[in-house]
Amino acid sequence: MRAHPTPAVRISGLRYRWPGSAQDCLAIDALQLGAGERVFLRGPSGSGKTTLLSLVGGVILPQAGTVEVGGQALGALSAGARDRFRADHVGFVFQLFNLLPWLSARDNILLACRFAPQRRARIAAAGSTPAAEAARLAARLDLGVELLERPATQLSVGQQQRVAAARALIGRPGLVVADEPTSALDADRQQTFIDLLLDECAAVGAALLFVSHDQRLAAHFDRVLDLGALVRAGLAAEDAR
Ligand SMILES: Nc1ncnc2c1ncn2[C@@H]1O[C@H](COP(=O)(O)OP(=O)(O)OP(=O)(O)O)[C@@H](O)[C@H]1O
Repeated sequence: MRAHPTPAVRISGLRYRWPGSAQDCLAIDALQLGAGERVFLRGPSGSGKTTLLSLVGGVILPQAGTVEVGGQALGALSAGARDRFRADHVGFVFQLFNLLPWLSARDNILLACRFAPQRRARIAAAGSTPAAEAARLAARLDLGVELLERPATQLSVGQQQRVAAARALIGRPGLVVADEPTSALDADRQQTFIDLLLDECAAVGAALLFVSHDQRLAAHFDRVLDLGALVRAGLAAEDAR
């Protein structure tokens, strides 16, 4: 019998309230992302999409419930261990890319391996090196060698976005979370970027949790999750108890 792979994310009984707020921002009874599953997360502005990504990344912890990533309960880790776990196992792609402007594109990609021994170990186990893997991903994302040497500030928005994707993917994290990563791009480039991100997540076996307001992109994903509906159901269940 084949064992079920560990889910990329498993959430249960989650309640999250921002400090100082009078009401819960998120109430999610149960949510699971399968290993390698690619999920499009939608919901109205203010419904808590970015908050959910912060919880899944262990940047914040819920007041109740559990968030597991790759079978690890994030709340069971100290703050330092959570930072290390995130570096090893979760790749982030943000709306504004968050590249370090004084570093080259190559060094921005390699930075993801610097504090992530397990990313480096997975690269070594595949018979490669971080530098070779950065070059492979860059080529795959259509970033030429000459571009890799440039400081991040001398790249176009689309190029910076692809560097951010390579940084998230290097070293095969089990989970990639992306928060509105295509919002600065025109329609053609959005399409190309989504295809690259989906293909590379599939190639490295990473689950993808992708937030966007652009409903047209949803068709590319394995599943569409409506956060507004999920939280309404969670709050209704709470009221009924
Ligand atoms: N650091 C914070 N401190 C207090 N409240 C916050 C903080 N960040 C977000 N919130 C509140 O939590 C709620 C959800 O915000 P969040 O950014 O997660 O929503 P979102 O669905 O990502 O919205 P958008 O689509 O506009 O980006 C909002 O009411 C917001 O004001």
